[in-house]
Amino acid sequence: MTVGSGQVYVVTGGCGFLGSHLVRMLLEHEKNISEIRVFDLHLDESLRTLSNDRVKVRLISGDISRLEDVREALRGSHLVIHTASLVDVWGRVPASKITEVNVTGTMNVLQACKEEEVQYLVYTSSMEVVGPNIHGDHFYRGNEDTEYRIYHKEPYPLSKAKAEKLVLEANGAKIKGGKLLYTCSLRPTGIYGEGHELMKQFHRQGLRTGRCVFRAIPPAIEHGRVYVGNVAWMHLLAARQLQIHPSTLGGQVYFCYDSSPYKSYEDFNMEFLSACGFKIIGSRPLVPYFLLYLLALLNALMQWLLHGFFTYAPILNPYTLAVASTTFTVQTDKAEKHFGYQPLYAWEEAKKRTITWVKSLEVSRKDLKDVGEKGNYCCN
Ligand SMILES: NC(=O)c1ccc[n+]([C@@H]2O[C@H](COP(=O)([O-])OP(=O)(O)OC[C@H]3O[C@@H](n4cnc5c(N)ncnc54)[C@H](O)[C@@H]3O)[C@@H](O)[C@H]2O)c1
Ligand SMILES: C[C@@H](CO)CCC[C@@H](C)[C@H]1CC[C@H]2[C@@H]3[C@H](O)C=C4C[C@@H](O)CC[C@]4(C)[C@H]3CC[C@]12C
Repeated sequence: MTVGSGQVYVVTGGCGFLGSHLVRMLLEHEKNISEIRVFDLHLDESLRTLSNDRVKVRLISGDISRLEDVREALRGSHLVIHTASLVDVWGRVPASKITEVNVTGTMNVLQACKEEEVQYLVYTSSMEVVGPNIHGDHFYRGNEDTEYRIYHKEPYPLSKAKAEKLVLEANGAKIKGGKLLYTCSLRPTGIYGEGHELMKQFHRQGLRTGRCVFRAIPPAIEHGRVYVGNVAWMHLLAARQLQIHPSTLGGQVYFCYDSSPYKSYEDFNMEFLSACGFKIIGSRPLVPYFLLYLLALLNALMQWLLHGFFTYAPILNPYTLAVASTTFTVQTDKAEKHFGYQPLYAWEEAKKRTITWVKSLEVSRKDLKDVGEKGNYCCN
């Protein structure tokens, strides 16, 4: 295999949901690279096979919270896309662990950039660094300059906000050798697409309830969603343009957006689940909000009581209920203006790809059933 003399990109968290789409996106659309280093705690060996005669995909097993691991991975590279993170709003992982990975991990990436002379860093942030806040203030078609009461209490959004601040403050810092570091931050809303773990959970849950989804959130509450392929594409463009126009992109934040429709979280999921015969029951929430809130509180209480015995972490808790019940949608063209971003996948294509993937979950479950698992499966 002959590998050219292009750039070396490091993708931290490159085996995750977004990370693995990003690695494939870079392989297909970024002609200027000769090596992609996929740095992750848990390696997905199938990515290795993506190497071709132009680009080598190198899997590096490491822990972002260990500076030495990060330094080694960055040595001799040109640019880092830092997506590695613990994504947990359910209390599955202790808060200290979330901080260690998301904040200390990001500090390590910055430190390693400085010591290993890596000039460019694109950070994957989250809409959660802005909101929704726990006061239930709606963020309706907002942009990067919209005023909003930002209030962080939960470990995950708190950690993402701290990490983003560090990343932005580091823009323009001197690195070893005297050159400057340039950083920018991308803030996806709720990402969906092939491989989305939460969608798998909703699909499994729907099978248990006879393909019925019981409406819990008012349909008027809009939740911003963005297709994973477009988020990956935006990262690729930001990485490319950060090197060409560092003074434009450096120190900036960009919401990730595309043409996915504004809908409630549940109605949006139904865009895919209905292709597998799922039905949403109720045009309004079946359970009054206060009951849902009590249930969420009960779940939190159970989590606290069972702590030490096992991790009780259901999807519904007071925080996830607040996020799902508060409108958060973005409407902006900052990324288009600053680095020419336009979605690579139209909504119809993103929907088609996601449906194909959701249907493939049915096939794999049917295989399981054939070897003895209970269930009732059909798909149109
Ligand atoms: N999923 C969403 O809806 C969403 C929305 C907005 C922002 N984000 C952000 O996008 C990024 C990717 O999220 P995702 O949904 O692909 O999550 P994911 O969990 O699928 O991917 C994260 C990856 O980070 C890796 N990782 C975790 N701890 C690590 C450590 N100590 N060292 C090295 N690697 C480690 C994991 O193994 C995983 O492969 C995250 O930064 C997340 O905050 C996600
Ligand atoms: C009340 C339930 C009835 O069906 C629905 C609960 C749905 C919630 C579990 C999810 C609603 C919104 C999601 C979050 C959002 O899409 C954005 C996120 C940002 C990202 O950085 C991490 C994931 C998440 C917090 C995502 C998590 C799941 C929801 C709260």
